[in-house]
Amino acid sequence: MYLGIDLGTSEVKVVLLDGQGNLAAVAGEALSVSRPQPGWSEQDPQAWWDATCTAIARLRDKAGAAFAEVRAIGLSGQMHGAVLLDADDRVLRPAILWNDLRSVAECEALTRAAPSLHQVAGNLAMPGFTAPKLLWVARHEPAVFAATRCVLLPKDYLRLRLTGDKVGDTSDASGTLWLDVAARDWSDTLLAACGLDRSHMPRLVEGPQAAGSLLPALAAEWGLSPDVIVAGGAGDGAASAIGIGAVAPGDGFLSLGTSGVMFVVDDHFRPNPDSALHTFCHALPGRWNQMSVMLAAASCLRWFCRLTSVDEASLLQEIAALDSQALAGAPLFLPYLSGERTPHNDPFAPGVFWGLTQAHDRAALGYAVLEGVSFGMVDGLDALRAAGSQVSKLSLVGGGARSPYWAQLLADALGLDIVTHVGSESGGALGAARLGWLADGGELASVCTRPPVKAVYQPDTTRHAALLPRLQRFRDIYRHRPPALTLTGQQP
Ligand SMILES: Nc1ncnc2c1ncn2[C@@H]1O[C@H](COP(=O)(O)OP(=O)(O)O)[C@@H](O)[C@H]1O
Ligand SMILES: O=C(CO)[C@@H](O)[C@H](O)COP(=O)(O)O
Repeated sequence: MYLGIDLGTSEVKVVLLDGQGNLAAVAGEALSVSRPQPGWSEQDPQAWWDATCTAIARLRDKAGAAFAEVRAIGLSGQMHGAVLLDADDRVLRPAILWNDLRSVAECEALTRAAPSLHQVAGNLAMPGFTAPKLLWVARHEPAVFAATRCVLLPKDYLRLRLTGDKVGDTSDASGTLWLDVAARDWSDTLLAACGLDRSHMPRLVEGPQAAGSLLPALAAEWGLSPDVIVAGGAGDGAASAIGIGAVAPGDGFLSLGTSGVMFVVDDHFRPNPDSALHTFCHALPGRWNQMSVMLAAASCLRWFCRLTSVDEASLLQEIAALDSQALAGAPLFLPYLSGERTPHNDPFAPGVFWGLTQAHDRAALGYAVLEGVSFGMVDGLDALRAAGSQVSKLSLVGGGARSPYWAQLLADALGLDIVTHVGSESGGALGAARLGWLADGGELASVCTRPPVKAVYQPDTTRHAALLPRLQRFRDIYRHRPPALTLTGQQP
């Protein structure tokens, strides 16, 4: 048995995988995000650990005696978040997350201070990445910065609690802007630009490498052998790639989680920073990936459901009942509730409902939300294609994969086949468990297979054509927006 833990933004998900690659049990525990100021986004690392323990207790109840057979654990997690530790490994402040926008000025400062940044890190300096967050802390919380002895990414904080070791992996480290992504090692130059050095960083391993073993006390508490291996693991995009079997150059998938990700595997490091594409290490050595990232994807649906007091499944039923006239007359929605990375790299990009009338009801607005997120994915696909990635069909993972309606809308908007698989909604957790299996000696060819197909959604040519003028208007609304408000609502 292999245990996969995925520290998502909205939930910790845990899965148990058997030695034939089948999902034996799945469990989770919800997380909340704190937004103490406009544009800020934080979580308490202790809450991650508590939610992980709760989710694992649920998994043990579901799995029964099989849980004791766990041989290895893999970790996946939301990327970029900064967990700051003091000399005694105590957490110094709440973790600053991947969708936090406070470090806009520091991105400019970092780009000036490190002229090699784009080429070495393979990415633009964007506020969600880790390095500008540390510059912000140095400027606004100097005592915290002075006390910082180590910076860990979110899943690596869970590893510290699991094993007592400070270790990171190359895929997740790619999102810090401190990694030389081609060399798959920390860059002394980029660290120095933030007043840091290698002593502040965890030891690096590759995703399928064994990185430590479970603390004996924890092993005893959970009824596991103290020999249980903890694998390097991966950032959630790269872990999802392992879970969906996207390991060969050209393989692609899209993820509808809190964020939206379109991911394509590459066998070379090909940075394209100008288009706000991300170029990261894949979870497998000798592989990289390009990806477009939306800062708010399925989270737009959750936001709209919260505002209109309905759950996702009920809203999707209301939307599915809309006829073609209602769809053609629905408002448009720009999904930039947290600004946007690809393609705009614009932390001030606004969320918008456009074209409202008295005739519109909750279902029409809900449809607009699904469509606006799908159009954001079309922009991401265009950025990937412009950078040379060939994409012909995409697997769908993440919480949004629960909706057949949304999968069909994505196929219609993108003009591509969309495929869902058994376990698609588990996101990175399945890939994390597979990385544990690889660390335990599993063969790549038998571990990283495509899970069984649940459904294939083919684009409807009539719907595709009907969506094109709406896509054009979606783009026009962003292009012709009035001057941006700053995060505090002032005009700059
Ligand atoms: N039936 C559903 N259809 C579409 N989306 C859903 C459904 N149920 C939940 N979701 C969405 O899934 C998202 C959570 O996905 P998940 O992959 O777990 O995110 P994360 O990894 O960021 O925690 C939420 O934004 C939620 O609105
Ligand atoms: O910032 C990125 C990738 O660059 C996000 O994909 C985060 O890694 C969060 O993932 P989810 O919680 O949406 O899975």
